[in-house]
Amino acid sequence: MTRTAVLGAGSWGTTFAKVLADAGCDVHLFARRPELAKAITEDGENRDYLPGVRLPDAVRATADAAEALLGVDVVVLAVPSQSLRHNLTEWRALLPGDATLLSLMKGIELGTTKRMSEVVCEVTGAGSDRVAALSGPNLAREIAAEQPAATVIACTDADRAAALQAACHTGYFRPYTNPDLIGCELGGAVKNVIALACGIAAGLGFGDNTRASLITRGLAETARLGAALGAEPATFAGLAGLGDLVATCSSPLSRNRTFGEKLGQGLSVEQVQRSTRQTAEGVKSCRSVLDLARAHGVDVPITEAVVRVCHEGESAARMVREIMSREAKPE
Ligand SMILES: NC(=O)c1ccc[n+]([C@@H]2O[C@H](COP(=O)([O-])OP(=O)(O)OC[C@H]3O[C@@H](n4cnc5c(N)ncnc54)[C@H](O)[C@@H]3O)[C@@H](O)[C@H]2O)c1
Ligand SMILES: O=P(O)(O)OC[C@H](O)CO
Repeated sequence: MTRTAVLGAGSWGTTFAKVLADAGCDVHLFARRPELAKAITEDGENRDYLPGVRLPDAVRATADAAEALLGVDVVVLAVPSQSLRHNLTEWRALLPGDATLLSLMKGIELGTTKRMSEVVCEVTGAGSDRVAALSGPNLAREIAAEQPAATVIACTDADRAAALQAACHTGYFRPYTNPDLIGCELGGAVKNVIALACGIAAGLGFGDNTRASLITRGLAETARLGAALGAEPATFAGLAGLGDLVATCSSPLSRNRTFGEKLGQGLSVEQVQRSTRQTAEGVKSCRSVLDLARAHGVDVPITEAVVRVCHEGESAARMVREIMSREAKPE
């Protein structure tokens, strides 16, 4: 039996703990707050992040990271991207020597422009073949309700990828493997930014043509950046590219899309942030994606527009006018 620790008991960490348990793994779920860990253990439910979802008995919650990590084969990281470095620094001494480190996060670190697997390697000293990322159209609420979905496990080590695939394969969750870690992580991070743009458009009252245009041109800018970073082009046509982009840009369950919708309706970033405790990664990652693109001389006009709205005080209406009045060019 695969022994796993999931570090981070938010919506996705808790949902993925359920997936692992349903696939037959032993699961320790680490929550920062002892009262939340206690409540999850006693109630078999995470009322703060996943109310109404019954967790399997094989999921045992703890607020003690050393207890969670003792003797595990797989360490799953499920905290907000911008806090990963800080969290990992606290945990690194507790990580078992050869455990596979699996990132569930979809973001790019501010300041360093590093992907999450790069941050994991840097902080833990693990070789890149020991680090994997899981990414795809995986809205936590739908997976927790056992609605069928597929995903991608990206790892340069094919044996580790296959072991992870077996560890989380259930009747409702179907993982594929892909050696392209760069493309999968980039797809997951940039789609949050494009989902913000789609939300803004929806909040302004625009319909499906606008959304489809943003999705398609958003995919084009993701693929351009991916090419500059050495990603495999086919990845962006797959689950971690187009698949996740379509799900996130279309679903009212997406925190990023919902965040953008409120901006489009006229709320400020601060007002929207006050109204939710959950992570909308694109709000911060839009800046690091833009920095990454600029460092590689890649044009990312939708990301630039989202940065202007989220961080430079531009109105949503003006953002649309600016995108539409860009110089005309071939597709
Ligand atoms: N929710 C989804 O549907 C979903 C699906 C796929 C991927 N993801 C990705 O998974 C990652 C985690 O997302 P989530 O949905 O579980 O987020 P969440 O906001 O629901 O939970 C975040 C968790 O991290 C913990 N945490 C640790 N350090 C923290 C800090 N310094 N600040 C804030 N919280 C801290 C929180 O206590 C909480 O348990 C994100 O990168 C997200 O993009 C989410
Ligand atoms: O709720 P979001 O916007 O963070 O999106 C969740 C997942 O990443 C969808 O695959």
